[in-house]
Amino acid sequence: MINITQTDLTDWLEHVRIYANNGNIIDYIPALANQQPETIGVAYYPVGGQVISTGQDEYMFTIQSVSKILTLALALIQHGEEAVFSRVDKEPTSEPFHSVAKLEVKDPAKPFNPMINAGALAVTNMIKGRNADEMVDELLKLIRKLSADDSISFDPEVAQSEYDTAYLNRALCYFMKQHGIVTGDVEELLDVYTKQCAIQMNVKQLARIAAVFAHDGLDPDTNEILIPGYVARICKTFMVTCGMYNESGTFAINVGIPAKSGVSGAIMGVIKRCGGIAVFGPALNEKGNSVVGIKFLEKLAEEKNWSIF
Ligand SMILES: NC(=O)CC[C@H](N)C(=O)O
Repeated sequence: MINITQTDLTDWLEHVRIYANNGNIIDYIPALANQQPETIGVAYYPVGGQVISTGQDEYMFTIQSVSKILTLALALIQHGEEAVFSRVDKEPTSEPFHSVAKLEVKDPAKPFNPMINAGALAVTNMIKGRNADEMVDELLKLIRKLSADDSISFDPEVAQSEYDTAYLNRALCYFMKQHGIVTGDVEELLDVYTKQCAIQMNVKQLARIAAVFAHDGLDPDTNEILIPGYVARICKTFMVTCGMYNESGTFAINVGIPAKSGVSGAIMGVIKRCGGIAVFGPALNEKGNSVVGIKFLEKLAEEKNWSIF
């Protein structure tokens, strides 16, 4: 077990603040281009304890690819393992998250894993609902349960901005539709996907979601089952193998915490049986991961001598 204190969080965030401007703010989603690199914050939600946080801990960011873990959990809950993995595989790729290249490599168009965009789109396509609004509602229902916060929603401006410019994700969908991996209306799928990526929260809310995974799917306060244990386990395994895109191997060696990042600059990390951690810092390295986020988690792992390995 590790014990993380308020002083730890404050010291470590100050230690990594010098990296806040090392990296680039994403601009392929126009509405995110004006995120400020100095907006950094962190929160830790211990299982059975009180959340602690420091920095810009009220700042609402969009979770972007962190949502891929949550749609995966929902699809597994709704359809089970066999159905989900008939549409998406379980293997890491060495390609960037938006790559098209691997779709032509094996089973026609079956994405390698649910953490790259192609795989995430295939998973989102499975969410139950008669239309996009119902599908988004299903996801929000789950996220509100995990965060214990009914106010969680998406930022319509960021969603629209991504929807208007999602040429690559459109291409991935049409490619997969040709091969029967994606079904139905592609525009509707992009509508759901861009809204899921635009779901907004602060680090404290994200840390609470991570704490559910740390507690094997149970509510960290009440022990109620929020996600079946086997679903939580699958999600955490993907965090280790693919959660930091094509930097997952390096991150596993340097940090050793199952984690999922998003191009807004968010990272959620799962410290088994102990708690959930969320870091935000919008400047990204060339793989699309938050520089401050990685530096912070490296510091945590080093200071607490922590690795799941
Ligand atoms: N890596 C990410 O966070 C990517 C999410 C983003 N919405 C996209 O599809 O491009």
